[in-house]
Amino acid sequence: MKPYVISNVGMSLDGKLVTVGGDSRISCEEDLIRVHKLRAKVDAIMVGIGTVLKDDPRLTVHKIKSEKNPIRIVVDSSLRIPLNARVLNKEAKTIIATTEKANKEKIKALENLGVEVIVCGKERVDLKKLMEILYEKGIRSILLEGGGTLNWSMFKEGLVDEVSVYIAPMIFGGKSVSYVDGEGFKSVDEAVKLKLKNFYKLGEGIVLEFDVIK
Ligand SMILES: NC(=O)C1=CN([C@@H]2O[C@H](COP(=O)(O)OP(=O)(O)OC[C@H]3O[C@@H](n4cnc5c(N)ncnc54)[C@H](O)[C@@H]3O)[C@@H](O)[C@H]2O)C=CC1
Ligand SMILES: Nc1nc(O)c(N)c(N[C@@H]2O[C@H](COP(=O)(O)O)[C@@H](O)[C@H]2O)n1
Repeated sequence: MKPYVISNVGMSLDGKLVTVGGDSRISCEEDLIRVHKLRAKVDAIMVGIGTVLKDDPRLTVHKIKSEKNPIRIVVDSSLRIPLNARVLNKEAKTIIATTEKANKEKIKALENLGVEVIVCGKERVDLKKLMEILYEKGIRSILLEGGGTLNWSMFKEGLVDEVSVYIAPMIFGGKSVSYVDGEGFKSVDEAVKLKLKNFYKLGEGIVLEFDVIK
């Protein structure tokens, strides 16, 4: 059994999560409120370490009033997370998923901060196994908030159930992080197939919602 996973991003019309200059301020205020309503509904929010190193996110519900903050999950193979990262603050529980190659002293230092560390995988975090462990811990729903590398692995492993994206009326061009990166599928037959279930205008952009066809 695994948690229900919703993938959410704000992207440019050309599918980028960030400009070549590293600017990821894509969502309008209305969209950020939509995202925080989603955050308030799920048991956990998950990101890759690339996103933590670049954005230093809080991953809490801070744009709307909410009784609770979801658990924060960071996927970090080599435990590169800085001990002063905002995602490790006391505003919510944090779980770091790492691998056997992680430094044992860093694991201890994180545990001393009250962070739960799950060792799961040899070189890269074993995401299928991680989902099973999280389910066993009572986590039934996860909002996957990127970035492109983690999104690819989650889609490729068949772990995403729903897609909810905001497309801003902007074109970034260039080679930067896109919604789904990784090695990519070679043929259309292999592609992850989606069923459109809803779309609506939000601010100057559009929200698209899909179920992943399994
Ligand atoms: N516009 C938006 O909605 C969002 C934008 N972003 C942007 O995306 C960028 C970060 O994206 P990425 O560099 O792609 O990093 P990422 O956030 O996807 O993290 C990737 C890292 O996760 C670790 N990892 C461990 N096990 C893994 C596995 N099985 N599969 C995949 N990764 C695994 C690896 O260290 C890997 O380098 C940042 O610039 C951030 O600003 C991130 C989230 C949302
Ligand atoms: N939905 C969305 N739209 C954008 O334009 C974004 N740049 C992001 N980024 C994601 O949100 C995280 C920031 O969270 P906090 O406000 O610090 O809680 C960031 O790390 C990305 O995962 N998302």
